[in-house]
Amino acid sequence: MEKEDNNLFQVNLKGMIALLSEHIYSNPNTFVRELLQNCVDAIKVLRNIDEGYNGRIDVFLNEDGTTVFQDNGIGLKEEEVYRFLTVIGESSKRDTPDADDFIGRFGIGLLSCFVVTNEIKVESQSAMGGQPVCWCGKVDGTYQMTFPDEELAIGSRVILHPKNEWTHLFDYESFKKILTNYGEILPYPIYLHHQGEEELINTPCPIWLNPKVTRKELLDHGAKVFHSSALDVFRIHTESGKVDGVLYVLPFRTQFSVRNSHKVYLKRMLLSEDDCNLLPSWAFFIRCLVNADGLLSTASRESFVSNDLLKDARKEIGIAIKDYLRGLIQNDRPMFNKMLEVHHFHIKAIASEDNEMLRLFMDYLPFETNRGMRSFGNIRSVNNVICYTRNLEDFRQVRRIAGAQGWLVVNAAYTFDETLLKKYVRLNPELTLDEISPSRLLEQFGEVAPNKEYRSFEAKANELLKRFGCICCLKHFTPVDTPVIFVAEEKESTTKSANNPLMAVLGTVNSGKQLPPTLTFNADNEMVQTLLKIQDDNKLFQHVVHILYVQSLLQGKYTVNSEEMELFNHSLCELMTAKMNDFINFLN
Ligand SMILES: Nc1ncnc2c1ncn2[C@@H]1O[C@H](COP(=O)(O)OP(=O)(O)OP(=O)(O)O)[C@@H](O)[C@H]1O
Repeated sequence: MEKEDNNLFQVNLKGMIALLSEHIYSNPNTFVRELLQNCVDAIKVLRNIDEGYNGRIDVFLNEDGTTVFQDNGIGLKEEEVYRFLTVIGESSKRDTPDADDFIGRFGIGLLSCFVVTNEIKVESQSAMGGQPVCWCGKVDGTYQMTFPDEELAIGSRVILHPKNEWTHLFDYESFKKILTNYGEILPYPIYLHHQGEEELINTPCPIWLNPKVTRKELLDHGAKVFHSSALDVFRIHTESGKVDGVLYVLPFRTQFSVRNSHKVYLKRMLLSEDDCNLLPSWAFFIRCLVNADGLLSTASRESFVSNDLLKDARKEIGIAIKDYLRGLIQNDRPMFNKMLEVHHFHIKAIASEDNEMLRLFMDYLPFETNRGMRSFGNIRSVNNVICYTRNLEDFRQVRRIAGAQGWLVVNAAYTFDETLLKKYVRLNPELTLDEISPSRLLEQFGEVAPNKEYRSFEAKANELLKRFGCICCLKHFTPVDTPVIFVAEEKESTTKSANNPLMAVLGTVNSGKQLPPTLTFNADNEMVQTLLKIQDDNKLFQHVVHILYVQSLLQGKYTVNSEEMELFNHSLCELMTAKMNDFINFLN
């Protein structure tokens, strides 16, 4: 059999350009970033040879529409032009011992210029000698090489003629904005030349990377960058990925689903206004302004490669945030309280996943109780047995009874609360958790002796309140000055569930567990004991039971309907009139 020659793939340049412009790079400005990055990398090669070398980048926005990116970096020799500019995917920055120093590595960045131009011209003079070269690549995949007669300064010039549809990007104001956005903190000065004027557009030493800058200066800077003030700011540094910068604490509570804006740089080049997965998932209250010198970017250069290095950097940042919070507890309690006020929800999220944070923060975290919001430290100082309810419905029920009984009950229905309580109690054996439900509370009330008087009392009261679907019973409970306690499913939530299919289903599922509306009379209460004695006076008994029933509804903040209110008013009027008549009779 005849042996076939090895053939080379052909690349359709137009297809490649479409791929880059439409699918890899998310916006047409990308060429500015790619050209700046090439200038920076070229200068870096010379700086690696001579540390004191003064690199600079000059960008010319000419009247005729041409735009020039010029650097005084290493430049390219003829053979390097053939090797690196004419082969897509070839890069001088990948297989070298200094590869980590460079931003580029894929060998495709220059092609991003084809999004805005049909022709890229590169004029270069290598610092390593040789003649100057001029390479002109076209969007149709052809290129020409020429060798200018005149001398060129060391470095490279990339010249573009914008396509008509993109000329708006080259308007002075728009262009300056794009240039500043990407180049703002690049390490070499970038000068923009326009109409004979030259202006420096970057700050090679940004204040947020300067360790001497004060907290106030950092806060002011953050307000300018993000157009929003911050509650606080602190510095971070990670060994993995070499991330340096500042983290701002947001002054408002954020939703878990809302994305905050950040500024993340890779080797001083703006990478993204997203956190690029540098922040742990619980750190919603943080905004970052950071630069990573040791992480890898994806080909689009808009996010980091998701590798172990990024994972470790994120872990270190998580530790830094926790250290910051710990530091606040120890050194700046007013700031910690402010933080807690705004971000306790997020701090609960951290503590629910991290025992160390749980131990540290639990005492300060707020929980809803039947006596209002209280810190956990306060709750546990009242009793080593922590009473709690798991859902809001139970809390509403129990709150009323517990209040009357003098109990402190935590509403652990909110996200993280039950987890936090359970975890914390597991870590602190001196504490016990006691889950309270309305039926369990009622079960704890003492049974009355099964005598005739009590049974007939219950039967009569039941008969009177039957029309409201309320069951009556007589029990012993404390405090003795509470004559009755009413427990029932909220009427309001029943109505709501009827309108909400999901709630309605949940309601049906729960209904097996729920108590029927129950009015429990306290057999130890003086008024109830008197009521037991007058139960044969039907009218008086009826009025008092009606009044006690509606009063207990009102006390428990249950909805009272018009029929119940009418009954209450009527019984009260009857009782008052009877009492006044008694008085008149007494006078006569
Ligand atoms: N201003 C410049 N000075 C010197 N060499 C340059 C310059 N611009 C480009 N080059 C050379 O051209 C090669 C290809 O550049 P290109 O921007 O396409 O890719 P890259 O920078 O290597 O990688 P990436 O695709 O990640 O940006 C570079 O590796 C470099 O050798």
